[in-house]
Amino acid sequence: MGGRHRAGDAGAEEARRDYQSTDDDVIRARLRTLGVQEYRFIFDHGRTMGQEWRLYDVGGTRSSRGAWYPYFDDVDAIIFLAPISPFDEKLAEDRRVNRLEDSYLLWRSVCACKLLARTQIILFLNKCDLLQAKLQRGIRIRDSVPSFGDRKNDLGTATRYFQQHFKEISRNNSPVQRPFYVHLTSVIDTRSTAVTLGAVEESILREHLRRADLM
Ligand SMILES: Nc1nc2c(ncn2[C@@H]2O[C@H](COP(=O)(O)OP(=O)(O)OP(=O)(O)O)[C@@H](O)[C@H]2O)c(=O)[nH]1
Ligand SMILES: [Mg+2]
Repeated sequence: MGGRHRAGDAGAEEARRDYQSTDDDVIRARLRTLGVQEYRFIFDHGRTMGQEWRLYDVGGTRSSRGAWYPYFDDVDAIIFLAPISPFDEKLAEDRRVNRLEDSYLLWRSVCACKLLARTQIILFLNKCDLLQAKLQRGIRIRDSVPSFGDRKNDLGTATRYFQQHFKEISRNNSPVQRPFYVHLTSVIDTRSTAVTLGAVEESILREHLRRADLM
C-alpha cells in the first residue's frame, strides 16, 4: 500500500513544481483525505531529532473508516480530530445525522476499541476559529444541541461543554481507564498548531519511553 501512495505523491510533486504555493495555500486547499496517507518525517530539532516518525492520515468519512483497523495494531498514539464547528450541520454522507453527534459516536467506538485499549488517544477539538465565527454570527448552539440549554453561547462555554462530553464518553467506554488528552485547535493557525504538536510529540515520546522501560 505504501508503494502505491508514494507513486501518487510523486504525481502531486510533479504538479507542484511549476507552481510555488505558500504553506497557507496548502493548508487551506480543500482536499478531502482519500484513503490512507502515510507521511514519514524526521524532526531537525527537539528531543527526537534524527528519529523517524510515521504518521498515517486516515479519512474520516463513513466509507473510509473500515480502512482504519489494520493501522490500529501497532501504533503509539492516535490523534483524533473532532471538528466542533459543525454542531448545526448534517453529514454529507447521511443528511439525517448531525455531524457533532457523528463525532461523538465515532469517538466512542475508538475509545471502546479493544485493540487500542493501551494506546494513547489525543483529542483535538478542531475548527475552534469556525466555531467562534458561528457564535459571533448569532447561531445558537441549543437550537441544534438541546442539552446545551441556557448556557452562555460563547466560545469558552461551548468548548468546555463539548470537551466534557468527549471526556465522559472516554471514561464510560474505554476498556481500561486512560488519561484524557485534549487540545483546542484551529489547525489552519500554523503557529499555535506547532505549539500543540510540540506538546503532543513530548507526550507520545514520554509514553513510548515509559513503555520501553517496562519491557
Ligand atoms: N478554518 C479552519 N479550517 C480548517 C480547520 N481544520 C481543517 N480546516 C479546513 O477544512 C477543510 C476540510 O478539511 P477537514 O475538515 O480536515 O476534512 P478532511 O481531512 O478532508 O476530512 P476527513 O479526513 O475525511 O475527515 C480543509 O479546507 C481544511 O483546510 C480549522 O481548524 N479551521
Ligand atoms: Mg483529513
